Amino acid sequence: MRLLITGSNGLLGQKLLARLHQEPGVALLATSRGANRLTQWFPEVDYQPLDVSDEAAVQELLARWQPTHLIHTAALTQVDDCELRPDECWLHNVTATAILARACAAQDIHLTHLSTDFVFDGSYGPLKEDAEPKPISHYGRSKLAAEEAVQATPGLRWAIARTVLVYGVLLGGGRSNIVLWVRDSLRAGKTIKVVSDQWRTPTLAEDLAEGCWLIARQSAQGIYHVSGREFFTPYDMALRVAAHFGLDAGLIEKVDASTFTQPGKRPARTGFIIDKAEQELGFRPHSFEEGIDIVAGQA
Ligand SMILES: NC(=O)C1=CN([C@@H]2O[C@H](COP(=O)(O)OP(=O)(O)OC[C@H]3O[C@@H](n4cnc5c(N)ncnc54)[C@H](OP(=O)(O)O)[C@@H]3O)[C@@H](O)[C@H]2O)C=CC1
Ligand SMILES: Cc1cn([C@H]2C[C@H](O)[C@@H](COP(=O)(O)OP(=O)(O)O[C@H]3O[C@@H](C)C(=O)[C@@H](O)[C@H]3O)O2)c(=O)[nH]c1=O
Repeated sequence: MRLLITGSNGLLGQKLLARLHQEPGVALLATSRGANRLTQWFPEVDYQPLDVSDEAAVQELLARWQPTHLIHTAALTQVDDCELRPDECWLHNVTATAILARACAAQDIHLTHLSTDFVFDGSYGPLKEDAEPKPISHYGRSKLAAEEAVQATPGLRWAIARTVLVYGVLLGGGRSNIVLWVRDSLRAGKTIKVVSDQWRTPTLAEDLAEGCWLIARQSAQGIYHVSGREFFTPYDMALRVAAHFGLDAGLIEKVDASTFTQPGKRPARTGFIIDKAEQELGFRPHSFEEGIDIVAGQA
């Protein structure tokens, strides 16, 4: 198996490298835009800079390296930035995915494409794979258009892994996650406002990487919901983090999402039913409690 990963500097990309860099029988090529930010942790992993919105570069690298499988994690994932810079968002999330899909079809490379709960409008959840998408943000619309581009590519063997509110430790710093944000704020005695009118099935980044690997290894095809199993509000999550570390939950202020004025609208109720991934792929995510422990052990 020759597996190429896009967006390897990102959270999921890193976890895929961690999971697969010593997997027997797998030749791995990590790619992301710009320099490799992970050399110090994975010095033996081959790396090529690749901006996936550059069609000529994508075609050249795929023809040269000849992957059998590709996991496409690269995307613009800052929901508010996507709202404020819609053209840039479309280029990196939609145009780039269409470029990859065409290139994979031309070489019969199995493509696993990453997508999101934000393709849904948040009117009900948890959701199955066949629920009707209806995005309410530009990020969500771009991710849905990318899904459609994948599905419409003739001759492509594809899987779409949709996921939800991913938490995990990002090597080399960068964006935090709900577990460390709550832990570190409470430790510092800071009050935090946490929403109690959004519902999610939070996903440990390591579990998502495992789910993607299960898809690629089996060359599975179709849409899979790959997330945690437990359905919580961020407020519930924050209380659990406080209890786990013995911190003062009195610092957690329960608020409605309407208190935040964010450019990108967030769906209220999402979360996934993951029966299909469990039954067809053998996916077994950790509980949120176990996930807190894993994250805390890394930072
Ligand atoms: N994180 C989450 O909560 C969720 C994520 N997802 C989806 O999962 C996938 C992975 O997300 P995650 O790892 O968290 O995201 P990150 O933002 O951590 O990583 C994405 C990576 O993609 C890179 N990238 C962006 N544009 C390009 C490009 N044109 N060419 C090459 N690389 C590019 C970014 O580079 P740089 O670092 O230089 O900006 C970044 O390193 C995404 O498709 C996302 O939409 C879905 C639901 C929830
Ligand atoms: C910053 C902040 C967040 N929250 C809550 C709201 C939200 O549900 C959760 C995470 O907030 P963020 O703004 O970090 O995340 P957000 O941009 O909403 O996260 C999304 O990212 C993209 C990439 C996805 O595809 C989605 O699955 C999704 O989880 O924490 C608070 O309650 N208080 C706060 O001060």
